[in-house]
Amino acid sequence: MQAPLPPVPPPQTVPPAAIARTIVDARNVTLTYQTADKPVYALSDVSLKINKGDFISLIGPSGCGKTTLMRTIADLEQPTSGEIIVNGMTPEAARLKRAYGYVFQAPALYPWRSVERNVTLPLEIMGMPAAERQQRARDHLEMVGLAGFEKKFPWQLSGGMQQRVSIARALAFEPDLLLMDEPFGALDEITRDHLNLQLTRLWLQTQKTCIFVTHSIAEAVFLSTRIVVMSPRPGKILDVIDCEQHLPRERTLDIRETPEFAHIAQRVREGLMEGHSYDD
Ligand SMILES: Nc1ncnc2c1ncn2[C@@H]1O[C@H](COP(=O)(O)OP(=O)(O)OP(=O)(O)O)[C@@H](O)[C@H]1O
Repeated sequence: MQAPLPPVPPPQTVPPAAIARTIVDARNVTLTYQTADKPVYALSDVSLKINKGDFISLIGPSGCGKTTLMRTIADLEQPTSGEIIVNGMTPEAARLKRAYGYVFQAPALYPWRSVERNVTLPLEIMGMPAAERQQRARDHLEMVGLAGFEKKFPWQLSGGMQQRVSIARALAFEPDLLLMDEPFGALDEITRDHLNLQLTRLWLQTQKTCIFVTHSIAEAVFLSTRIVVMSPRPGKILDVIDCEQHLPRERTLDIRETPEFAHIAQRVREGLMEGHSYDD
């Protein structure tokens, strides 16, 4: 006689909180710019899922398509093939619903408007009542450490402070997703360290999902939950490194001295070297 079969275990149910919500889902995205001269192959078959609360850095050689990928997520470029879903919508619907804030390489502030009125500008365009938008601006300026600077003009602030104003402006309409394209690239090392620390605190406090473009390996390792290493143009994803396996979520600058930090930095460096072409 055969032994009785063991009882069938009940189906495994995953608690809803444990299911990571996908904020960006890029599926086989390819993008070719048509120019008068010749086509420029910017992205090739990029697939990437970004979950709520992730801090993703995109790193890769100059011209590999990092900005193009961000602009495609933001609906400022259209993929030639493949698709992107942002917050469960098309990028266009996400843009219209203001699902993301965009911070550019240069602060792009209006010199004739005060700091506060630079932050309130997009809210004004949205038609938000004056008292509410002023409060929003004040709250978000405080969040980036600029309380008391509301009435100053951009030219009265340092480069790092101006970039903080543009972060406050991107945060002011409270998007789930923050896209940052090399926001600290033009700043000196000490200011950059300071802003990295502030940004990581802000991210922990607001629980936003962030996508951050950088050329700095140290900045990518310090800030990210995951680092996406891209190949030279046409940009492909060479490696995705999970930093949270080795580093805690809450970080201070001295984490950069740890062997875990050095280990991740080395893996990023190897990925960049592997994909690098020395022909040009
Ligand atoms: N509108 C456009 N028309 C034609 N080619 C473009 C356009 N925008 C970008 N490119 C080209 O596409 C490629 C990818 O550009 P992209 O700006 O995305 O790269 P990147 O990785 O962000 O570069 P960097 O690190 O130097 O900022 C580059 O060769 C660039 O010259």
